[in-house]
Amino acid sequence: MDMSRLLKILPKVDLHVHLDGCIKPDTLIKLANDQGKSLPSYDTEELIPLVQVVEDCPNLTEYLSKFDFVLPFLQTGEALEQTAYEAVEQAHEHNIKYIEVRFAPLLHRENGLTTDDTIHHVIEGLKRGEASFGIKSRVIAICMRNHTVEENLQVIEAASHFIGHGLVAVDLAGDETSFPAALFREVFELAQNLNIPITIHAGEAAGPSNIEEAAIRLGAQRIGHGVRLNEDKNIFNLIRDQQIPLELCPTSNIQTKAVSGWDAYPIKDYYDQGIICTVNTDNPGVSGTNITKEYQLLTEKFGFTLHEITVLILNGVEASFLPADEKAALKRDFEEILTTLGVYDLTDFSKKLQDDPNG
Ligand SMILES: O=c1[nH]cnc2c1ncn2[C@@H]1O[C@H](CO)[C@@H](O)[C@H]1O
Ligand SMILES: [Zn+2]
Repeated sequence: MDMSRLLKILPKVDLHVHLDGCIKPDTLIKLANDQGKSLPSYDTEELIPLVQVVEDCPNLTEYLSKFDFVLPFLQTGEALEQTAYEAVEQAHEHNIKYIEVRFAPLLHRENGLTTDDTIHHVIEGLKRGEASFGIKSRVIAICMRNHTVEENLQVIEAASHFIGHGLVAVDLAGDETSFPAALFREVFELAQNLNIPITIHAGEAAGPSNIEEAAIRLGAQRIGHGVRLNEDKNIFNLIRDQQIPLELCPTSNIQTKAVSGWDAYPIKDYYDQGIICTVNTDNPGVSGTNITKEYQLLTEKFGFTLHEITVLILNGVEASFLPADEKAALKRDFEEILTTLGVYDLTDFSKKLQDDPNG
């Protein structure tokens, strides 16, 4: 079996995927028709450059501008349910068995939905997806950096109504260059007081001080991206010693210029030095990627072995925001499937591939 096929059938998780970054052109056409809205084109190919970043995207700000195009179509309960369902459907195509889909409730209120409504509808869509595809699907509510502390406090408050009922955590996303994490201490203090797990985008468009702020002051148990961790030795050691997982999203990180190029992409160094790395898609639609592609890139560009790929996958299971009993069950499922596939605990799978008469 060739590597790309094997990577596709391996059971996987995606811990960092934005709902509004998943919208396929076909879905956009359907949403526009349902809502009586017009689009500049109804041709799938012609819509791609409008929803997906171009090759030479200069920075995160430009990357984020793509979301402006799809958000007007995501302002109804039906649209949120449908796109949440499709996020699970797309995950199923790549054998993802557990997904945490994140979205920013306050970006979906233009037609009068309440913050609670938006979360409710996304959870409904995920539940339907879970029932159809057998993928455990949970939601993360995002606070946006360009919103005020008061607005973001509302998001945390609403999230607290759904914790344990489909919602597993809260996040902070958006323009990291203009809005450092420290502006939101009060927001994440509330989340901590309410016992809501926290992940925060940090060390993507700004340096490691945001990673330190997120992990130490804001109580983040995971870091979104954190790819610029290697710019500060002390913070690097801190994240390693505290075993705080990074949600790396390789293609997205290259596109937003968080890292200058594949030659400088630090995932193998991080892995070798004991940082807990997980691999995720960020925005399959905007980035034009999927989770199989992300793992494929790791094998091609950095020589990750199949054994190391399974370690990355199991890091994701371990880093999930599921309660302990559900996490243990998920881990057992993964170990069982990996064992059946003959790839669990292999130290030299490349040799097995060569020996395999069907290989
Ligand atoms: O990689 C990223 N870094 C920071 N913010 C992001 C990234 N991807 C998406 N969003 C932001 O999160 C919002 C809610 O999903 C999106 O609308 C986009 O503005
Ligand atoms: Zn993200």
